[in-house]
Amino acid sequence: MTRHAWIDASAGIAGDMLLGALLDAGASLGAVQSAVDAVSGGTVRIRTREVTRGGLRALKAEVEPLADDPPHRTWHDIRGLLKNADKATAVFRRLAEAEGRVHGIEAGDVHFHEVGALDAIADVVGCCAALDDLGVTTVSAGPVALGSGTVRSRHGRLPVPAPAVAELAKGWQVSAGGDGELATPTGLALLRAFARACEPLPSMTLDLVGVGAGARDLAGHANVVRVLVGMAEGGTATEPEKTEQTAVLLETNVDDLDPRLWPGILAGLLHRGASDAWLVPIVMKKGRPAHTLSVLCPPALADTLREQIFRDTSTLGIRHSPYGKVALDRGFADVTVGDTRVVVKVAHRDGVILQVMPEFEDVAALARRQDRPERLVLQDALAAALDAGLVVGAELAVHLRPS
Ligand SMILES: O=C([S-])c1cc(C(=O)S)c[n+]([C@@H]2O[C@H](COP(=O)(O)O)[C@@H](O)[C@H]2O)c1
Ligand code: NI
Repeated sequence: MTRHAWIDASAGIAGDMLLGALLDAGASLGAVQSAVDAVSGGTVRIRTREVTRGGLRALKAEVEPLADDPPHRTWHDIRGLLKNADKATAVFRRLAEAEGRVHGIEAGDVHFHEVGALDAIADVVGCCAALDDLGVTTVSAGPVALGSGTVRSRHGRLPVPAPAVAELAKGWQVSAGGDGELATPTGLALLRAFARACEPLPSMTLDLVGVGAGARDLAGHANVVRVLVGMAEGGTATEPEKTEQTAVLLETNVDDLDPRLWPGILAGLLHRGASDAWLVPIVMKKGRPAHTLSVLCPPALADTLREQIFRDTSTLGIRHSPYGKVALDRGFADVTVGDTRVVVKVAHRDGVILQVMPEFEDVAALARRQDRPERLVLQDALAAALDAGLVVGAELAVHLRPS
């Protein structure tokens, strides 16, 4: 049984529309604001107001800047701001990759204009936090209306669907659905990063409905995104939150690749959102030493990662199988070692801490700076976590940033 959210983007989708719908469905504005503050340093305030769109009541989410903000950011800048916000990073990675393909540059060099502004970061981080707050573990969505005509942007006048939208929509069922820009790059990136499949409303016990407003009140249709949340596969919304997820395992046997390429291939797959990627040495037909490459990923990423494996290895075919996956809830806290901040990942279930692990990159960086062995810095970081109340078996009393 999973707590499922189904997104109705039949009138289009934008970041603020989805955020409005999730808040309207009952996500806590406080939880959303805290998550956004953690990334933006308190430079924006999220407000909501009720409006009507095509005669329907809807919630409009608005992001109010509280400080001057440089309008342009690269994907590298944004990744730095997002730090450990995994879901939000996955959304921006999609945006960067789509922009990179559209403009013929590396994703890391993509210079965001509108989408790099703090309000887009707030929309993305806010939507991730809202889904967490609603206890949603799986998401799917229906076909998306993209619009038609042209739209003004910093690139000048763009055809609709905008190039980045068209790129992000690959593999999804779409239609024009009306005049003007109905789906934005940020909206599409959110939908594609969250949703496991394009499907009609799945069978579920419906619990919450949220309606998020777009900026304009359009003639002909209500400019809204709807989110329907419930327990999928016949469950009821009063059951305790579960953490069962669906995952896809991609596998292939390779016997003819220069072995020096494997570390980069594994790193690239993880960078693009694989939950895990590993190699197992095998002996293949004709006694050939070879490797099985295994990649575990959310269903929504399977196509992209499969393409990457075809691109980066010499394989001729890739197996895939659906897997159930039960993951512990997790979040991040900061501890101080000496005068340095170290991020600690905390896994928990039913309010009890089950795992506490300092992020090894932080530990290794500190060890280099202090010229001390990593194992001793790791001990210090674990001791600092203990001091901060992050104790395995103890009740979770510390506020964690969402993963
Ligand atoms: O910011 C960039 S680079 C950008 C690229 C494109 C391309 O399709 S390429 C389009 N746009 C337009 O910006 C606005 C805002 O988009 P959000 O996702 O931030 O809501 C929208 O009209 C896009 O079509 C921006
Ligand atoms: Ni662009």
